[in-house]
Amino acid sequence: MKALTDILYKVRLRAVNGDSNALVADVQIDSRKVQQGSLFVAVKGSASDGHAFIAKSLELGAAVIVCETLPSELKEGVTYVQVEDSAEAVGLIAHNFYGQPSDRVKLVGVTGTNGKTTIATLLYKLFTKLGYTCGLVSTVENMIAGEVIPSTHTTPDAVSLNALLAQMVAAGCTHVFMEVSSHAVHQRRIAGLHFTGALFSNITHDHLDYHKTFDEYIKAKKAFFDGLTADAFAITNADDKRGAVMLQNTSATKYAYSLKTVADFKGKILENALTGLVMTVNEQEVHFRLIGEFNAYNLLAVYGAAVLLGEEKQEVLQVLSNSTGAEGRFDYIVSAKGRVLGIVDYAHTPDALENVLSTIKKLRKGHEQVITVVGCGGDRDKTKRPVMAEVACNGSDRVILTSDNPRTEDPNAILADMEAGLNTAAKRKAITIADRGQAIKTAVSLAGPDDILLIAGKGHEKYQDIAGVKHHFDDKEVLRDMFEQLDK
Ligand SMILES: CC(=O)N[C@H]1[C@@H](OP(=O)(O)OP(=O)(O)OC[C@H]2O[C@@H](n3ccc(=O)[nH]c3=O)[C@H](O)[C@@H]2O)O[C@H](CO)[C@@H](O)[C@@H]1O[C@H](C)C(=O)N[C@@H](C)C(=O)N[C@H](CCC(=O)O)C(=O)O
Ligand SMILES: Nc1ncnc2c1ncn2[C@@H]1O[C@H](COP(=O)(O)OP(=O)(O)OP(=O)(O)O)[C@@H](O)[C@H]1O
Ligand SMILES: N[C@H](CCC[C@H](N)C(=O)O)C(=O)O
Ligand SMILES: [Mg+2]
Repeated sequence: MKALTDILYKVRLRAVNGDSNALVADVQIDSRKVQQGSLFVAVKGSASDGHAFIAKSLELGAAVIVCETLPSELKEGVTYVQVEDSAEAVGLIAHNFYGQPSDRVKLVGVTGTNGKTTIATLLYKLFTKLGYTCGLVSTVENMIAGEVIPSTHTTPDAVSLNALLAQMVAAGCTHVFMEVSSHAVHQRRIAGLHFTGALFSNITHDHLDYHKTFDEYIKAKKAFFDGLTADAFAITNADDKRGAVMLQNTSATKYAYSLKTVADFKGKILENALTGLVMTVNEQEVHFRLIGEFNAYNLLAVYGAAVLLGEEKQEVLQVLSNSTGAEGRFDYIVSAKGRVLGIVDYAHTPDALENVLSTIKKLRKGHEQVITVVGCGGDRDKTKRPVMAEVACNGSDRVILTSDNPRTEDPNAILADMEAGLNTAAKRKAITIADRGQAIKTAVSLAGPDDILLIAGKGHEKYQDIAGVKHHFDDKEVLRDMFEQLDK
């Protein structure tokens, strides 16, 4: 139990009705989770308004209601806290309720369209290797000192996030690396958090279903840097067109990494092959196991953050040199007999797909065919569908268009949106097979010796969401099974 006065620290209040010393058992933003003594915050969402669930939360025993608009009738014995901004208040209240956990660790946030999971995971692995007890908040999974905590979002809601951070503090974590999605910034899921450092990877076309315009999307990402305090560091990608804009108004100390221009953390690729990258990092030549130019950027970002966190440069490079990436990110398996190379990658944006395909193109010896299996998720940005199909055809010899997570949409309608992006030449390369398992099977059967198969879009995901039901599905598992049959 915590006293209400203590947990309202820094919250922009308009009025308090009732006992301001009321005791609070827990903090909830979902009325369905309210119990006796809960503090319920009514937040306006995109589908509904939390204010509509105040009555429900009172029925379940809420002791405190935090809201922007007071209900017409106030219940006796309940404290009503009227605030300027409920979404922001949730962050501050959760931060205070859980003992301000972000002040008790070094919290580093990573934002950008692509590379967040890779960068955060590399940092988590690096600092663990360096001997620290670490936490990870990411799309694939959350980790507390080696223990996996399943993840539902890239960045959880403020209450779950602060609860998770408090668990990390209790487990002795000194460093926490987290992904910061644009949704999270926009919905104020990170309000009240204290960041030691922040990184920007890049920004390209994505999530326009949610943010509506590219400018709004940029603004959401930039707001993360605008909110940093003067004791923090902020590292941007100088080679991204929007890299400088991100840090324009930040109070944090600014740094940049680059492969192309003068920067605090400067890299140069000497060799980019299937066996890894050879590059110079601030003049020092290093071999990395990670593949592709985009990983050269990710590695520079990680190196920069580690140095700014006070780690010894040589030691950092030594550990990074041996590091592998995150699950389902350029994850590859080879069939023994057919010598087919299968790559499973989470690329689910035009830009990420283009990156993976151009990496493959650079790494291939010349005669191999590239066969790509790709789909687009339902209930998500529709404008990326034709572009992704086009990108797939431009970078591959054969393409199988298939389903990703159709969610509540008709899989064939999504595929029709993708097909609309193909010109006559592209159409000749592409076939459509809605069933993802069948599509992968077909791709394997089309592949000859040394050919390269790219299965894009789902990466680490262990399910396929069809009509709102999650069925077990794992691209790598299907591919491995197919390869085993091929090798028999
Ligand atoms: C579009 C979006 O981001 N929605 C998130 C948002 O939900 P919402 O605004 O739609 O909420 P709502 O349903 O309108 O409800 C409003 C309020 O009423 C409450 N409520 C609702 C019903 C009820 O019975 N009682 C009740 O109290 C809700 O808890 C909420 O506080 O707030 C919820 C609680 O924090 C999130 O779970 C939910 O994520 C949904 C499930 C989601 O799919 N989000 C994706 C798009 C997302 O956030 N993705 C990003 C990253 C993507 C990327 O970078 O690739 C992420 O960080 O994961
Ligand atoms: N720095 C980068 N630039 C461009 N593409 C990248 C970069 N890093 C990784 N990618 C590609 O983008 C895909 C997504 O990478 P990753 O999961 O690390 O990013 P993310 O930002 O966490 O994405 P999401 O928001 O979907 O969780 C990968 O599968 C990879 O192919
Ligand atoms: N975090 C992203 C992941 C998309 C992954 C892709 N497999 C899809 O389902 O569209 C989202 O929820 O939009
Ligand atoms: Mg991610």
